[in-house]
Amino acid sequence: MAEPATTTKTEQARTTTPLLAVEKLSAFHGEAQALREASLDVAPGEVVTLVGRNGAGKTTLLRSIMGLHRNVRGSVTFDGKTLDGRSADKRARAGLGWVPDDRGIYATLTVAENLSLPPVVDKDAAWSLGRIYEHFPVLRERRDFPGTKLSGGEQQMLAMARPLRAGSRLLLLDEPSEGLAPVIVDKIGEIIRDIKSQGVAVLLVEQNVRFAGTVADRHNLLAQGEIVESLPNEEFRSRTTELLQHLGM
Ligand SMILES: Nc1ncnc2c1ncn2[C@@H]1O[C@H](COP(=O)(O)OP(=O)(O)OP(=O)(O)O)[C@@H](O)[C@H]1O
Repeated sequence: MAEPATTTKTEQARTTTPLLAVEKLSAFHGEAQALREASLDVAPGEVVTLVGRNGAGKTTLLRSIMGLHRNVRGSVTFDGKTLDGRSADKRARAGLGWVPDDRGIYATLTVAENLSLPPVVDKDAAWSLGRIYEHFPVLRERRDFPGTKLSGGEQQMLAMARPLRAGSRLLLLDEPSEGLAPVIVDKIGEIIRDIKSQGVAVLLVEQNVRFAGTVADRHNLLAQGEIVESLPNEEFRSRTTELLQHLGM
């Protein structure tokens, strides 16, 4: 009998039931169609990207998954349950964690208050403050600082830590590297890899392709509202120049 083929980690992740499954999602801004039948999935503990140039539809796709953009067709399933027609609040309660590109930090509240404000959505999955501080030591140091006194990188870390504190099992990250110095981007990369090691999944919108290749398991390339290619990280890294030319980036 033939030996069973060995499977890579990515293949193993793909054969597990997806945590998030998006099927044929189309989205509209008024009459204009910003997203065309986009399908993708994310397995538990997997980091998956949406890569594409400005206006490709990345943020619209992320917002549609979170239920913040409602003019959509198609389906979104999380942990085997449909999210279609559900509000963003209900989707957060199901386990989706929203990390917007403006980071959404409450400026006058301290780091500790920002962390404690969102309601816990899942008692078993919620990280304690102690666990947050263990994985984000800079937030422990800054715990009594107001949001206004944080650097861009610290704000980004706080924005990522907040849904973990609430118990999200998948983070939707919109361009976490934007506007940050390269050394801080590397730090954000370390945190994403650390979050993954804790079993939390990530769907990441990125224009920084070098960064995307250091953190993700798989990539979805978006052009004019369509996912034109979906590929594992190894292939993405070996074909980066060609793919970027193809996307006009
Ligand atoms: N509120 C809006 N009203 C009308 N059109 C919009 C709106 N938001 C986005 N669009 C259009 O939808 C398309 C997709 O935009 P989207 O912001 O999703 O792209 P993106 O890939 O995230 O780009 P960027 O990185 O520049 O945000 C673009 O053509 C954009 O002009």
